[in-house]
Amino acid sequence: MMASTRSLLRTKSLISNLPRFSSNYKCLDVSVNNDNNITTVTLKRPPVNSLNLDLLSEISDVLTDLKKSKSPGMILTSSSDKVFTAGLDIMEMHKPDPERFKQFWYALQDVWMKLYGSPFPTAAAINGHAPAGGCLLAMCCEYRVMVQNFNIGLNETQLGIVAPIWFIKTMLNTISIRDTELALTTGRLFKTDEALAVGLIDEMATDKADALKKANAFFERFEMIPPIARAYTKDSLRGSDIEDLKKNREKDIQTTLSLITQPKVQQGLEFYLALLKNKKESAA
Ligand SMILES: CCCCC/C=C\C/C=C/C/C=C/C(=O)SCCNC(=O)CCNC(=O)[C@H](O)C(C)(C)COP(=O)(O)OP(=O)(O)OC[C@H]1O[C@@H](n2cnc3c(N)ncnc32)[C@H](O)[C@@H]1OP(=O)(O)O
Repeated sequence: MMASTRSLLRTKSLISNLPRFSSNYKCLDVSVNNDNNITTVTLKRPPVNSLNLDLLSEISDVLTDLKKSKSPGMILTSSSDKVFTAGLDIMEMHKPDPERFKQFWYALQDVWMKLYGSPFPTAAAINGHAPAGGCLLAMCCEYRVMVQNFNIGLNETQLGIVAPIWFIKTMLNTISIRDTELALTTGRLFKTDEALAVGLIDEMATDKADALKKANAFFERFEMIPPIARAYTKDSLRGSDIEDLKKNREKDIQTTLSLITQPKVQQGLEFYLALLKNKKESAA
């Protein structure tokens, strides 16, 4: 097939499948790049994009829209200039209302299953700190570009909590077993250059624009790859992790709720929240 015909066919199929996004998102900006039809989803929940039920529900909805519209790819980034996302909203875990906590955890599971298992390619332009749940979202993407001088990692043990098994499997899909064990048991946050050295990210960037440019370039690798072959291959690698959670979804919610409501765990969260607040007071 002539290159020009191929590009015309590609453009036609993209136009007919252009995603239609709800303009009602409160915590997200969603935009499609006219040059390559890649969608950029920008987390926008100040001050630190902490993942509460509302934000998770919106991310889940946008992922559904992207899948339905057969999007050629998605970049996840942040509107903040120093935080990608601060991870799960600690207020959803501190003295939780059980019914609300179940909805919250269900939404998190949904986002993980949809993002980790998306048929379309995904990249994270990590333009700020990405602790815990922030690191999880970044690791769910297939490619990570991170701006220098920020931190990323699963630091749950520092808060006296435990990263669920599906968080751990996501890290095991990204870095070695040895590095995962050391990182998780110590709750290590990696600086950007350390993350690159261990393979937790794929490229460093000087700033957000550079990160977006490099993330966009990632999708060029798939221009000549049939999407179905790509999607099946990804599913062969990640699908069994997702099936495991699907089978154990209710149990995972119940176990997490019973652990998170233990007095010792609640005390740990209170202590951590106080540290966050004190940090601000001692800086003032
Ligand atoms: C023993 C068995 C237990 C089993 C439990 C089982 C399962 C539970 C599993 C859960 C997995 C958990 C995953 C998570 O994601 S937990 C969240 C982890 N996140 C963090 O540790 C990050 C904390 N935040 C920071 O380090 C910093 O805020 C920052 C991201 C580096 C940004 O720093 P910056 O200086 O820019 O901002 P501030 O620190 O001043 O923060 C501004 C403001 O936001 C509040 N805040 C920060 N992070 C969170 C958060 N994650 N949730 C809610 N609120 C947050 C902070 O307190 C400030 O509030 P203020 O009112 O003072 O303005």
